[in-house]
Amino acid sequence: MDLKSTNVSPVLTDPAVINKSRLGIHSSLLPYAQSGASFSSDMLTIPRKKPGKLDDVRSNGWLDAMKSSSPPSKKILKNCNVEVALDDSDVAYCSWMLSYPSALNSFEKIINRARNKKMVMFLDYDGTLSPIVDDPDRAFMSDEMRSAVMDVAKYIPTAIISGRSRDKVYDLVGLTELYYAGSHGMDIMCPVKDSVSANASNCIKFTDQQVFRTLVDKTNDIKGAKVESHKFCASVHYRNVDEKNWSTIAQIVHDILKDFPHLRLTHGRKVLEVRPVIDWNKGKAVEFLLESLGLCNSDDVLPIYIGDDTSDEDAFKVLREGNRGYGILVSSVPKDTKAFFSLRDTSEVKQFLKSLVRWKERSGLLKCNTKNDKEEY
Ligand SMILES: O=P(O)(O)OC[C@H]1O[C@H](O[C@H]2O[C@H](CO)[C@@H](O)[C@H](O)[C@H]2O)[C@H](O)[C@@H](O)[C@@H]1O
Repeated sequence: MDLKSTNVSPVLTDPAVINKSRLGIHSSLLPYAQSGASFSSDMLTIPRKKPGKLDDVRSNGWLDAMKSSSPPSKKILKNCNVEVALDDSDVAYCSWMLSYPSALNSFEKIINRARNKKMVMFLDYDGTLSPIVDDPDRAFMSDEMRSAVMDVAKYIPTAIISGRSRDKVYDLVGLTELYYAGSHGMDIMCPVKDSVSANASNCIKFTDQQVFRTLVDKTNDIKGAKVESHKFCASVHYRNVDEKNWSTIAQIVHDILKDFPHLRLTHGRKVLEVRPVIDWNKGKAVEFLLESLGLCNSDDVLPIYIGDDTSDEDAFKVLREGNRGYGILVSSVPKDTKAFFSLRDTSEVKQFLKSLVRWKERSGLLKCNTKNDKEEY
């Protein structure tokens, strides 16, 4: 896999680098920076786009978003055609699948479109490669999943794009042959064989210790709350917090953010994600990687992105626009999405990856046989 620009850290490397767009990030990609944006030596400071009224987590919708962020997964019947009694949620899921068919059932369709094209695989980590668990430090992927990803990467350039820091997700996946984009795509590294350095030394620390410490200190008394630092982002988990305390934790984060106008909040699965106010997300990371790989010509390339969370929607949107590729949402409940297809859970993700490998192996063999035939005759 050739990466034109090695050792990349597209958004938050050296301010001088950003200004000169050396890494291909045009200043127009930073709309929030139009007026008054500035970089200090260790902190990105960009004014909030529209300083909205952020006074009450009930009235601004935070609490509703928190409640709906990660519905409990439900065992769904594999085949919606079976004649057994379905409850309302099964019926809802089956009818949702008419719009977002299973990527496994649509495998032929996907590979037909991939024929004579270069595929590129983008994978989210939590909820896609590893099942959602209560303790974020124990979200391990299985060995079987790891080897499925490794096999896919032998045939298809593969990138992991995660909300976690790049180092953490690299530690969890542990495969050197992949691209890694951490902090929701803000920190990108190409395969280790191409570039050893990860650029950590001159990265701007978005979640300077002050923000992180404040989040930790102020949520310390809330049983079950956990704060993770991801270099450019921070996550405040409430999965293990009693629901009656969700408004308290939301209010705390909300009040802290008032003092840091360069930060904003997004909602993940039972997690409040604090990140910089810049126009960069997993969708931009996908575009950046495709461009860096010299694969942004949509006629010859079929990018596929598999993810389960709200932050993955930015990538689904990029692929849907202009019909560039396929987003695949991992969900066992109906969800509003810009994806094309769906997979129920991580085990179906693994099945899908293995099917791709088998297909690639078979097409390799076929090519080989055809070549030999020609040589014989
Ligand atoms: O973009 P992702 O790789 O999906 O990262 C998003 C968040 O994932 C992790 O949290 C989620 O998974 C945890 C482990 O299963 C779970 O306990 C938590 O409730 C989920 O939100 C990660 O810990 C977060 O920092 C990421 O923001």
